[in-house]
Amino acid sequence: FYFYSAPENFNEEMLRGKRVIVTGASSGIGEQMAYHLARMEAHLLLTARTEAKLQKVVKRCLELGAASARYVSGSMEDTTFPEVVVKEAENTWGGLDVLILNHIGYSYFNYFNGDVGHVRKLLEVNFLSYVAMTVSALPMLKESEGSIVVVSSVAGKTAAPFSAPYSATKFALDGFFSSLRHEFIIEKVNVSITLCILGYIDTENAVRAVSHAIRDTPAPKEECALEIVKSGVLRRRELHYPSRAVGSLLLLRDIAPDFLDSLIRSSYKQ
Ligand SMILES: NC(=O)C1=CN([C@@H]2O[C@H](COP(=O)(O)OP(=O)(O)OC[C@H]3O[C@@H](n4cnc5c(N)ncnc54)[C@H](OP(=O)(O)O)[C@@H]3O)[C@@H](O)[C@H]2O)C=CC1
Ligand SMILES: C[C@H](CCC(=O)NCCS(=O)(=O)O)[C@H]1CC[C@H]2[C@@H]3C(=O)C[C@@H]4C[C@H](O)CC[C@]4(C)[C@H]3CC[C@]12C
Repeated sequence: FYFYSAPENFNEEMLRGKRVIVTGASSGIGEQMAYHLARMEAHLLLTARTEAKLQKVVKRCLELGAASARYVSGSMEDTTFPEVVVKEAENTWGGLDVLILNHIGYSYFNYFNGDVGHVRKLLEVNFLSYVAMTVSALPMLKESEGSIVVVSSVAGKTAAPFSAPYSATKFALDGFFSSLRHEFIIEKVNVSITLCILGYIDTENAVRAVSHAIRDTPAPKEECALEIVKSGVLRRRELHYPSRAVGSLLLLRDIAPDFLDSLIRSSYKQ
């Protein structure tokens, strides 16, 4: 417990001059995290596949006040890419303070279609690349007593229809990183792991994928991104955002799982 002790109050200065990697930073929540971190004067290394979008995000980050901002483009389907990203941080900064793992690969929102190849590919992008990034970055994070932030979903704590492959990758993250957190504490490795459990957020891709099927109103990506940054810096174990909705969902999962399942199904349009 001593080695996992964390500061209580967030202060934007906590990020000033910190060296931060954000994956999936070309759009959505990752892009918004980059803008918050830039305002807080962090050094940024951003990654995603689309170079043109990353260029725009880097430009905006520099305008907002980032201590420095650069990108490396590539796909997390390529098993060598996680190490390339971390090496870029090592060569540029000689160290790393915060690793924010946020990217996801494309998945359909529909009945599971039996495509095992898709599940395998999604596990590579959404899960195994997170493990590979962590392994490569760990020596630098141990040195800086830094933080790992893993962006997950309520779909990684309790399943919903039409997202079987995606949900599997998010459950895997919880198993892996929650086990790793135990091991860090046992071995007195002072690197924090924050697992972010997010409900429905208003990013373009998520809204496009599910608004025709889901009644809920999505929460704002800007606020969501700020809460993720804060909980990582405060070395929290988990973030639940939006807190009341996710909190109730997790409570119901433990005390009335069948009732929760029927509530989730009823939030889908027929
Ligand atoms: N939005 C929501 O409702 C919710 C989101 N979350 C989680 O939040 C995180 C961000 O989600 P959100 O902002 O909505 O997602 P977006 O789809 O907006 O962003 C995904 C990011 O990942 C990048 N990406 C996609 N494929 C690859 C790939 N093969 N290799 C590397 N990067 C890739 C995309 O850029 P590019 O295409 O340029 O590669 C983009 O930057 C995810 O972990 C998601 O699971 C959790 C719960 C709800
Ligand atoms: C339908 C899920 C949530 C059901 C629910 O109980 N909602 C009320 C409580 S809440 O406010 O906490 O939501 C959706 C919650 C997370 C969504 C999924 C997600 O994690 C992002 C994916 C992004 C991708 O681009 C496509 C859609 C998602 C699979 C998205 C689908 C809907 C959720 C499972």
